[in-house]
Amino acid sequence: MAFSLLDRQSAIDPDSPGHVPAHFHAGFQFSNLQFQYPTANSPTFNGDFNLEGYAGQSLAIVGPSGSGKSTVIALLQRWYDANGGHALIGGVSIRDYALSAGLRSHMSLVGQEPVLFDMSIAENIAWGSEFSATIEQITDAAKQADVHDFVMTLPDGYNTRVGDKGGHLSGGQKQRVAMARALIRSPKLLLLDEATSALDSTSEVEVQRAIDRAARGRTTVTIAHRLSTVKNVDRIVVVNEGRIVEAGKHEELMQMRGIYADMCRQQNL
Ligand SMILES: Nc1ncnc2c1ncn2[C@@H]1O[C@H](COP(=O)(O)OP(=O)(O)OP(=O)(O)O)[C@@H](O)[C@H]1O
Repeated sequence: MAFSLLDRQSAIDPDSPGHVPAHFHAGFQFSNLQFQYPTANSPTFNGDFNLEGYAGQSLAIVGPSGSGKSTVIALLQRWYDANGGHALIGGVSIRDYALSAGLRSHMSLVGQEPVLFDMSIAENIAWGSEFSATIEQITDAAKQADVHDFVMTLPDGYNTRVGDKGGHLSGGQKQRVAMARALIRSPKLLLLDEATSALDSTSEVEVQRAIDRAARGRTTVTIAHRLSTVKNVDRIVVVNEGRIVEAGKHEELMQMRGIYADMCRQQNL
């Protein structure tokens, strides 16, 4: 279940004080994790959830609907606190970071539905840097997200207004502007929750190309139902009933002939 950044309600004060690391180390570790949503009747993770994300590597989390994939991202961003076990980033408990300055400023999320504002393309991208970016930084982020060439075809270039909710742009163009917005702050941790799942296959290829490039050498967590989009990540984990049941590269998981291989077969991969 993917929630957009703007829709989230969290009990945690974004200005809460805490650790502001000089160098944010994006490797993370969940061990014996327990977590239950405040309004849920049963836990999502029951103390048997163990997951490590290695710094500089791309990780994909796959598994059945409702298995807790998006919850991992919500916990990394500290929209909620774990109820038990350990949730660490860079060896530090997630709850010990200063929420905005220490934690969230080092990560970017790209979700299924990009939230663009009725402003120019430049402003929509600069939003990711809290409007502190120069035009060079904006164009650089746009190039990384493979949207610069498209922007250059527009009569007003970066000054083009995208319309209400980005309505003047196609789904793929919107998503690449959202990628540029995510990349402008050079996030140490890039979180992608079904970032290509709402796109047609041509747009999916374009956005996926930008994602693959952005993920190179960066700690990245990808959630995707379409397994073709995660074949090339460094490590895939399969979550089921609150725990990781398989982990490895695509080829290794295929050889296991387990849940992942079954899911691939269902998708004709
Ligand atoms: N805000 C919330 N409040 C209460 N329960 C929630 C909330 N978000 C998710 N859940 C529940 O927690 C469990 C895990 O949800 P999560 O969204 O992490 O699963 P998912 O694997 O990402 O699913 P999907 O593939 O459908 O997106 C589900 O049972 C879901 O109903």
